[in-house]
Amino acid sequence: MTDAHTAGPFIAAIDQGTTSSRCIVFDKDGRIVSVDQKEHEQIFPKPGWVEHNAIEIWANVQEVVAGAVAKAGITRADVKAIGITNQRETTLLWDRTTGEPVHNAIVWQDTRTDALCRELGRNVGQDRFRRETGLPLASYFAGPKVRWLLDNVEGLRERAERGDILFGTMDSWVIWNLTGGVDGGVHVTDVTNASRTMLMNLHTMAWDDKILTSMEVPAALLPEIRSSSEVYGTAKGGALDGVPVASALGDQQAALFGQTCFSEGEAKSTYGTGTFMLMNTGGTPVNSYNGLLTTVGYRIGDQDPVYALEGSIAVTGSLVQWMRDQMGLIKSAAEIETLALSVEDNGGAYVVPAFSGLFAPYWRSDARGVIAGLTRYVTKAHIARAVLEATAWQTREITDAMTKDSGVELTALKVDGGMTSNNLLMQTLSDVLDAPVVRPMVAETTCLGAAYAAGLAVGFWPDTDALRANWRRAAEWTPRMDADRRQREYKNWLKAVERTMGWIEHEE
Ligand SMILES: Nc1ncnc2c1ncn2[C@@H]1O[C@H](COP(=O)(O)OP(=O)(O)O)[C@@H](O)[C@H]1O
Ligand SMILES: O=P(O)(O)OC[C@H](O)CO
Repeated sequence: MTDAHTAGPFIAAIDQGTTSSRCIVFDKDGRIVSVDQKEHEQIFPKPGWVEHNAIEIWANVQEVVAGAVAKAGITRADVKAIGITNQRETTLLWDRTTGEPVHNAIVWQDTRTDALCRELGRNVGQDRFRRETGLPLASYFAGPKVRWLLDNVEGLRERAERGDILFGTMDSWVIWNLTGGVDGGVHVTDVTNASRTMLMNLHTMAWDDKILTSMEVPAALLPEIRSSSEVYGTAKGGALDGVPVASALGDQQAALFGQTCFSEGEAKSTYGTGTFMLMNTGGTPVNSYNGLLTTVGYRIGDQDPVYALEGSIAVTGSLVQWMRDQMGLIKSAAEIETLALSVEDNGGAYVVPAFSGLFAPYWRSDARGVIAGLTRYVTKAHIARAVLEATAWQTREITDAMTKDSGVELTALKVDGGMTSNNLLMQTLSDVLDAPVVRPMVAETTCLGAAYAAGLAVGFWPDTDALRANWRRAAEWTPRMDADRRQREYKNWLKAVERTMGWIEHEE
C-alpha cells in the first residue's frame, strides 16, 4: 500500500515470466509500492516439449495489472508509463484479424527443434549464424521455433505468406494486446528481444534477409524492431487505459538495467527458473570463443546500442522445483536450505541438471542429467546440498568463460532473482567463485529495469545517473572455502559434467 514515503507519480512494470506474470508499481526512488503475481500452466505435451497458453497469459497479465494498481491504492492518472519485460525466446504466432494464437507458445526450454538446428548447421553452417546473430545454432532461440510452427501447423505457411499472421516473443504479444489488439494494436519488439530470435543482424539491428531465407521465415510475420526505451503506443482499456507503453526488454537484459550495470565490465547474474549472467561490453559486440552468447544489452531511444556477453544456464531454480514436485523430497523451495544445512557437505554426490541438454558454455543438446558419486552413504540431505552446489558450479563455469572472453577479472558479482533468498546458496556461490556476492535492496531487478527504461522514455527519471543513485546494497557474502577444497570440488564437478555428454544418440 502507499504510505508517506511513496507519494506518486509511479511507473508500472509488467514481467511476463516463464512460470508467472507479475506487475509491480514503483515510486521515483525505485522502491516497490505494490506487487501482484499469477502463475500459469506449464504444458509438457512430450518429453522435451514445453508450451504456454498465450490466452491464459494475456488474461493473467490483465489481472495482475489491475491487482497491482488496486493494491497500491492509486488510479491510472498516477501512473506515468508502463514498462514491459518478458521471458525471452518463447515464440508465438497469432492471427492478426482474430487475435487468436495459431498454436500454444513454444517455450525457450523446448527442445523440439533440435533436429532442425542440426540440419541448418549442416546446410547453412554454424559460423554464419554466430557471425550475423551472435548466437550458436540451438533449439533455445526463437527462429527455429517459428520455422517449426510454419512447417507443422497445417495451412500456416500460406496464411503467413499472405500477411495474415503475426509473430512475436512475449513482449510483442503483451504490447499488441495492451495497445488494442485487433483494434489497432502495435506490432513491435525491442532490440534485446529481437537479438534472441536468431533472425536479427547484431551489427545492423535489422532483420537479416539472408538468415530469413535460410530459416524459411517470411518477413511479413515480423514485428518492427524498436529501441528498449521509447513510447510504442498507449494502453487501450483495462486498469491503465491511456498510459504510455514505454519500454520493452528481455527479462535478463532488464535485470542488467535494473542492477544499473551501465558501464563496460559491469555484470549481474539472475537466479530464477534458469540463471543468466550478463556483462555489459559497451558499444561493440564482443565475439565469444568460450561458449557465451553475444547479445544486445539495451538501447535507449536513438542512442547507440549497448552490447552484452551472456552465459545462459537452463536449469537452476527449476532443479529445486523438480526436487519438490517430481521427487517429493521437499515441500517448498525454501525447505531445501534447511535440508541441505542438516549435513556438512555433499557426501561426494554431484547433480548435473542437463534436463534440456547443456546450455553455456557447452551447447550440447545430447547431454542429459546425472547424479554422480553415489554411495550407500548419500542421503537426501546430501542431494539437497548437491542441488544447490550445481547452481554455484554452473555459475563458476560461466564466470571463467566471461573472464577469458572479456579479459575482465570478476571482482564481485551482483545477484538477484528468487533463489537469492537462499543464504546457503549465496555463501556457496561466493565460495566457489572466490569473489564477493552482492544483493541489492530491490531484488526485483527485472521489473525495476523495465520501469527504469519506461521512466527514462517519459522523463520520469532524467538519466542513468539518477538510476544509479537508487542502487543500494542489502546483503553481501564473502568467500570462506579454502583454495584446495575449491579446486578439488571443481574438478569433481567437471568430471560429473563429462558424464552427461552423448547420452542422447541423434538419429541422423
Ligand atoms: N529459498 C529458495 N531456495 C532455492 N530456490 C528457490 C528458493 N526460493 C525460490 N527458489 C527457486 O527460484 C525460482 C523462482 O524464482 P523467480 O525469480 O521468481 O523465477 P522466474 O522469474 O524464473 O519465474 C523457482 O525455480 C524456485 O524453485
Ligand atoms: O522467465 P525467466 O526468469 O525464467 O527467464 C527466462 C529467460 O529469459 C530465458 O532466456
